[in-house]
Amino acid sequence: MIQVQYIRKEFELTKKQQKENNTSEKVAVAVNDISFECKPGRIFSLLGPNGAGKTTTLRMLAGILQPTSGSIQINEIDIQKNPNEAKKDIGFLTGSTGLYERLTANEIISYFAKLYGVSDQDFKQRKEHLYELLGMHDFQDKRIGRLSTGMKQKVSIARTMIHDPKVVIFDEPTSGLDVITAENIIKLISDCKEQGKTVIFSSHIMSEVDLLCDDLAIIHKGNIVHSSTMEEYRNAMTTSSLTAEFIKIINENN
Ligand SMILES: Nc1ncnc2c1ncn2[C@@H]1O[C@H](COP(=O)(O)OP(=O)(O)OP(=O)(O)O)[C@@H](O)[C@H]1O
Repeated sequence: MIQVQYIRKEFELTKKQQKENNTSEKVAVAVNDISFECKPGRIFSLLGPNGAGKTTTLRMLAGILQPTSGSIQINEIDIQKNPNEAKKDIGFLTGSTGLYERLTANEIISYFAKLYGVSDQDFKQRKEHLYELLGMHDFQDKRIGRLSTGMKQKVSIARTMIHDPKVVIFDEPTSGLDVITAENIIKLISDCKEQGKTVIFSSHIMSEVDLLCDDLAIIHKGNIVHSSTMEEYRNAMTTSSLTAEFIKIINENN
């Protein structure tokens, strides 16, 4: 379970950033007092155009960024008050996750398994399952520095899931992956739901959201401009497609 109450993130702008953004404001509001709840056994999607505030929100949920104000509970643990306790339950995947270039995939996965205290038996089983699902056997002993972007993304995903987290936070999980691997990630996300995990993922691809999600929030300029179940979204549509409806909602809130 993830409970988010009135979180806000302001970034202080340097003189250079003020110039680039053509503003005299000293702070930029990336996320503007938003609230939502993600329930176990359901998939929640945070959908929004570029720069909407998706990554900033997910980084706050994962305890990587401190909110300026508001509160976040992960399985009833306050992530700001007890970050280490809350993080044990979290698997966070983001495009900017750094992987040590000099280590191999195997070394990284076993390092993270040890860090999270995964038993040898669980480690073997989970590693095998993830390598099979993601097609990682062929490059498991290659250094990260020699892998393609998609291969690195696979290593990041295996790293995120090796401790079998109860709460899974995926920032644009299929970005940079070929269609076959993207399909496997979609399967992995559905499996998480079957296992009763709480899943939130961000996307700007409506077809991916449609395939997977139970609950939907649309974020635009830091504000949640729509929030409902996917079924309610479909039933309330006044345009000819899910994407057209998304564009309509964004335009109404410009
Ligand atoms: N460190 C920072 N300093 C200043 N502004 C920032 C910083 N990080 C993000 N922002 C701004 O906050 C806003 C939200 O950014 P964010 O990365 O959360 O968007 P996003 O929805 O994930 O976008 P995308 O789909 O393009 O990845 C943007 O206007 C961005 O320029």
